[in-house]
Amino acid sequence: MAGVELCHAFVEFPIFDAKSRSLKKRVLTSAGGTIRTGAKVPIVTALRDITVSLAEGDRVGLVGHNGAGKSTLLRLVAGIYEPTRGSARRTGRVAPVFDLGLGMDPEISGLENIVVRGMFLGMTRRRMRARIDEIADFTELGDYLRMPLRTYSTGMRVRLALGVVTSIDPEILLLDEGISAVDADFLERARARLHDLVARCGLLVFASHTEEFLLDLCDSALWLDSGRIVRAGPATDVVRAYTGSSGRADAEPQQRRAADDPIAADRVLQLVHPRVVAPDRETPGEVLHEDL
Ligand SMILES: Nc1ncnc2c1ncn2[C@@H]1O[C@H](COP(=O)(O)OP(=O)(O)OP(=O)(O)O)[C@@H](O)[C@H]1O
Repeated sequence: MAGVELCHAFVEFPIFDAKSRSLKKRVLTSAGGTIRTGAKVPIVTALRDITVSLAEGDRVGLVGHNGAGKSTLLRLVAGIYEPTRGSARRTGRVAPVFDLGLGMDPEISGLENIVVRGMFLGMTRRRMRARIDEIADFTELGDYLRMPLRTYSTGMRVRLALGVVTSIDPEILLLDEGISAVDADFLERARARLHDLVARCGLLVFASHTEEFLLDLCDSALWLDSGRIVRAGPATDVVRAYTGSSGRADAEPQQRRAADDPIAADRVLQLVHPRVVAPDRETPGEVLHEDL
């Protein structure tokens, strides 16, 4: 059974080569995490006090402005980052699909890349070999599949990458928005495969700026702001609240207040996502919600 438990997790990046003297004491910009300069080196806090419990069957979208912490949260769930404070536990085989082209070798053929990329995403060589024909059909690349990848156009590479990525069997599927940043026509063809992929994965976490995609693939969502969860709940509520408010000129101060004030964020959490555990400074780790 796939599962993810994040308990009061922080991800902080010390920046050893920053021009610390030119930074303000504590900077909270409209985009990005908090930069702290109290220590010897400036520290960017990309995620702060994240407590989330995800279980088999969850399809969770991540929304937030640039630098809010979505990619960092995906990397934390993937185990690429370990929390600098707090804890992160995951059960199940993770397939991080952050960059469609990642793991592709330009010097080997499309067919060989299918196997290599699939293994990169946790599949065995034998399972990928068994899927080559159906992936080849989907890509419609024909004899090009025997040519080195470096001879492909960008669109041809995307076809190949999408064919592979949508053929895997992940327990925990982590999708970054790159997957939606492909040619619209081809994506329409890939949509059915994407749905099948999401349907057979145990647990999905999907970071995107595209409302349509989020609502299509996710049933719940987390809104991140300055590294904190400021709202969680049904995808339609959270995504629409986020896109609605971020489109308004007066929205930013409201979002900022929620992110600045963990109590306000906790209250929001209490209203919505059944399995999100709100941070509680008196009783760390206390679960405020039972599974509903
Ligand atoms: N390797 C790193 N070193 C230092 N700071 C980092 C690193 N990775 C991310 N950050 C910082 O952490 C914060 C969160 O970044 P992250 O990439 O998670 O945001 P995001 O929500 O995915 O943004 P976007 O929508 O623009 O992709 C930002 O302030 C970013 O500058």
